[in-house]
Amino acid sequence: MIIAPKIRGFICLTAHPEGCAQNVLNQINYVKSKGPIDGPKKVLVIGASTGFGLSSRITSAFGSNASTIGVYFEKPPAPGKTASAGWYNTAAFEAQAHEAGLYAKSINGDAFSKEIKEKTLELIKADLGQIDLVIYSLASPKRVHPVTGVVHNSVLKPIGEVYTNKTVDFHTGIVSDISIQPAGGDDIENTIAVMGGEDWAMWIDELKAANLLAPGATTVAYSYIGPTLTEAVYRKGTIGRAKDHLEATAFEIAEKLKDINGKAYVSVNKALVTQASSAIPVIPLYISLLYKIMKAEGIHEGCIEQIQRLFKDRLYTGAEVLTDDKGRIRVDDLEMRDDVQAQIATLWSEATTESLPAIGDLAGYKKDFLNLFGFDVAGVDYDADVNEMVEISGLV
Ligand SMILES: NC(=O)c1ccc[n+]([C@@H]2O[C@H](COP(=O)([O-])OP(=O)(O)OC[C@H]3O[C@@H](n4cnc5c(N)ncnc54)[C@H](O)[C@@H]3O)[C@@H](O)[C@H]2O)c1
Repeated sequence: MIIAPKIRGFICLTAHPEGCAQNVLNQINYVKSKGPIDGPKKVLVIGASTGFGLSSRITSAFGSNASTIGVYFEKPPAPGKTASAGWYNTAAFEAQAHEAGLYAKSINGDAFSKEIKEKTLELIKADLGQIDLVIYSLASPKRVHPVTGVVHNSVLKPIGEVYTNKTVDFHTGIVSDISIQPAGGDDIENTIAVMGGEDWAMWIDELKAANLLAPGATTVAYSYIGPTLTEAVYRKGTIGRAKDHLEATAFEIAEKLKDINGKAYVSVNKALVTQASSAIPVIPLYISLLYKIMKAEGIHEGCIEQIQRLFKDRLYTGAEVLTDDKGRIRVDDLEMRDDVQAQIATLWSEATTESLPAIGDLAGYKKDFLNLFGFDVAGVDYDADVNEMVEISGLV
């Protein structure tokens, strides 16, 4: 079939298998171009099909020749209906990994559930024995709690008062004011239940209890901080409470892993266009200004550059892992540079529908958004007939 983007708000209902495959190949080539990393050998990535998790899987496999198991929640294709992008990304990754002689298998299902945890543990037991790196990179709007059965929905709201600021509709380029009502009821608790650290800790507890973590095993989850400009809706909002919880959980996990000399970290990553971040109000305007400045300064990075740097310059240097005063690894250092943030603050006050195309990188934002779904990728013929029924070779 001929596949074109079908965009509805923050998502695209279609995905292009060859565009996704090309994106994955570009990431693999980037990692290879940076040389080997003396890194992990057996890796579990939870949230492995898109964004930072996919880049973590690629960096493990093609930077360190690691065997990888990926867990993700993606829609398979049906005749005449495309799969979700993460499905095609995984199919491409596993095909490349197998061609390179690397072990790569995956499990598609709800990582929050007991069933998927059990299935993953069985696979590790049967195939890999013990894991030495667990990446936790889930971004989800909801979680069915595996013990209580309660459905928790996460929300992106400020806390305490209505928050009004500028935002951009990145499809139309229209800059307008948006007012977001503050969290009410159980919004904070629910968001913590979905995006906080409870599920990460459950995974690690179960892996450890089954003796599936190698001595010295490391686990890393991803967080975000961002500037004062966005803090009402991000770091001081409901999602920020969940990130506080995730960061606190790292210390609890680290304590539990002490007897196997294991380590648990949170890595604070840069703001990037992903399926998760495009849904957060205000952030697309911030990202389009950030991209413009970071590209002009020659310090722009995407998910793969971030994660390759995380592995090479932070986690696997051979020396102690450098953290900030709160024990977090920082690869958002370039985003948070004073000169970068000072420029954004100035541009923020100037940003209007008319000025944004020149002062911000709206075109770069849109391109990255389309790229998430395999569209607007260089080298792909979008007029050609493609097979939507792609299979994932390592799917268990
Ligand atoms: N995008 C950013 O700007 C940014 C910046 C810093 C940190 N982070 C953090 O990085 C992490 C990953 O975010 P991302 O932006 O890469 O998101 P993403 O949407 O690209 O990826 C989410 C992954 O989680 C998987 N997933 C979602 N629900 C699942 C479920 N129930 N069971 C199994 N898999 C499930 C998806 O299949 C996908 O593999 C999040 O913790 C996010 O907060 C993101």
